[in-house]
Amino acid sequence: MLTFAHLAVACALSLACAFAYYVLQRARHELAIRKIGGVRAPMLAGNPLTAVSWFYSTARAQMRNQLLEQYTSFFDLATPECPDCVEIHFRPRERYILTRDPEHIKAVLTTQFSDFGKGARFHDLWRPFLGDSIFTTDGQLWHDSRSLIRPMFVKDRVGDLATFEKGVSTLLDKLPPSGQTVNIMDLLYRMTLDVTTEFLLGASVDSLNNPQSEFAAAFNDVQRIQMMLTTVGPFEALIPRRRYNQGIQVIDRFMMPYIEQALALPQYELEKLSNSDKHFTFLHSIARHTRNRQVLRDQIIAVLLAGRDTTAATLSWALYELSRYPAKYARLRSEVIRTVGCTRAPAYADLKGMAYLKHTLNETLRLYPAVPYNLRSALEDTTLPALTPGRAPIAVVKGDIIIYSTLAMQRRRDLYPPETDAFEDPALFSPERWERWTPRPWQYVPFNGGPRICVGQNFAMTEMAYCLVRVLQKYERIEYRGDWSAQRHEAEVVGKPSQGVHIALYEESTKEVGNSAPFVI
Ligand code: HEM
Repeated sequence: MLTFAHLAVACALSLACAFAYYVLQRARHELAIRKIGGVRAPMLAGNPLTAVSWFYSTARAQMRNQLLEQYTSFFDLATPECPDCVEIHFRPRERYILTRDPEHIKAVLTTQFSDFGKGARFHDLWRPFLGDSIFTTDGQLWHDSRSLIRPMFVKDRVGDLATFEKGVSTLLDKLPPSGQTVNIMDLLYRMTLDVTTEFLLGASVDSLNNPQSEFAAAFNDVQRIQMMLTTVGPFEALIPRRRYNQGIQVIDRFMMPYIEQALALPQYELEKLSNSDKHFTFLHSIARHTRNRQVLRDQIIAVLLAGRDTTAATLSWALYELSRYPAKYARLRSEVIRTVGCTRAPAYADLKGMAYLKHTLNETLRLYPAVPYNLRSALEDTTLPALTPGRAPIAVVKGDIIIYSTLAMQRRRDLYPPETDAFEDPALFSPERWERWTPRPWQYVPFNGGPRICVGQNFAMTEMAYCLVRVLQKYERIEYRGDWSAQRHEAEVVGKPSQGVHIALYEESTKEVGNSAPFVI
């Protein structure tokens, strides 16, 4: 008969076995570190018990939109020898290395590119949403995706601005009369969804005209839950997935008819279309090279994810900052009017020729890089560079996760020159600083760098410039109508203003309404 004593012994034995397993695995990891010949980064937590409290406080900080403060506070516990990199050792073979150092980011993204990748865990976690696409794969699979996608991002394709004009003119139609408050972030998210689906599929979701779009709601849901699954790390199994799975089904139902249409075209039709600017889409471009429905679906969703929120969030931050500084808005507007007047649609060369416009976007991406936190998995035993001369490098064992934050790095005061009249406090929005300053290599990487640099960089800069020009042509002034002190940086996959961007835009010769005091985040 099974007695309490038997159960107690069984429990004790299981615990002892688990403990022995933990010790053994941990010893293997320590041995690997020693074999590599490097050192550990300063440790925030060295076992599951202490690590749990870090995961908990980080999840809480994320829910309160205080992730940057939390991430920055990690380095208060670093050491002078290794000031911008720390680590958390959770399960015996599960180690997270957190960094905000440009040399580390450079190593991970370029000089030691083949040592790091998205890794099997990221791939498995994101697979239901993004399949085996450019975003989730490494090695040959990634390389093939990149080759498939790149031709649609050459200058001649991006220089065709008709898709941007269609999206932006619908956005302008949706803006309320001069002087009335609008949450422009909401409209920008819908506009970039419409522009990106038009570019990818040749058919816009038309969410600006149809705010209740089932596809848009599903895409938002899936993205939100995906980010949650990623941030909770080892606890992802605890997150319910019903809405996530339903959302993916809605997305697939929307996409499949377009994919079938493209696949119904014979090869010679696709080749003929490829010579036309107007009707040739991203979907056609990849259908020329593969008839595999799953590949087409995965790549399209990946580019939609990459291209939609990033540009919408950056434009939202740009207008948020411009609403804080009326003189900068006026300066940008005078450049726009000087170049294209009040009504002419800008050409590609006009957009590239406006220096203050470029500085405005660069400055926005400096303070708010759209992908604020990112990660890579070590695919081999390797190292990260030492952060002080004469020190050993940081040993990285195959499977360790490197979390790097371009947001935290680009907010590091010590990476900037001292404040002068020409170079304002780096915490402030100042497009002017770009007139006489160029960031050092790897200290400004909103689009990442190396072989996996954002393939849509030129598309994004062109779309954002086009949108700003059209808005500034029409509106003489901008006024912030939100609560400055409530605004936070909300980090999902993409970092966006937590409160939206409530503003009023004024056409020429309308009267001003009162404003509240600016607040710097
Ligand atoms: C402000 C706008 C944008 C920013 C700041 C941005 C930033 C980034 C970053 C940081 C990555 C690297 C992600 C990683 O490797 O983990 C990336 C990759 C990528 N981006 Fe962008 N992006 C923007 C807009 C776009 C647009 C508009 C598109 C396409 C329409 C696009 C397509 C891609 C693709 C396909 C990748 C994957 C590249 C690869 O892994 O080889 N992005 N982007």
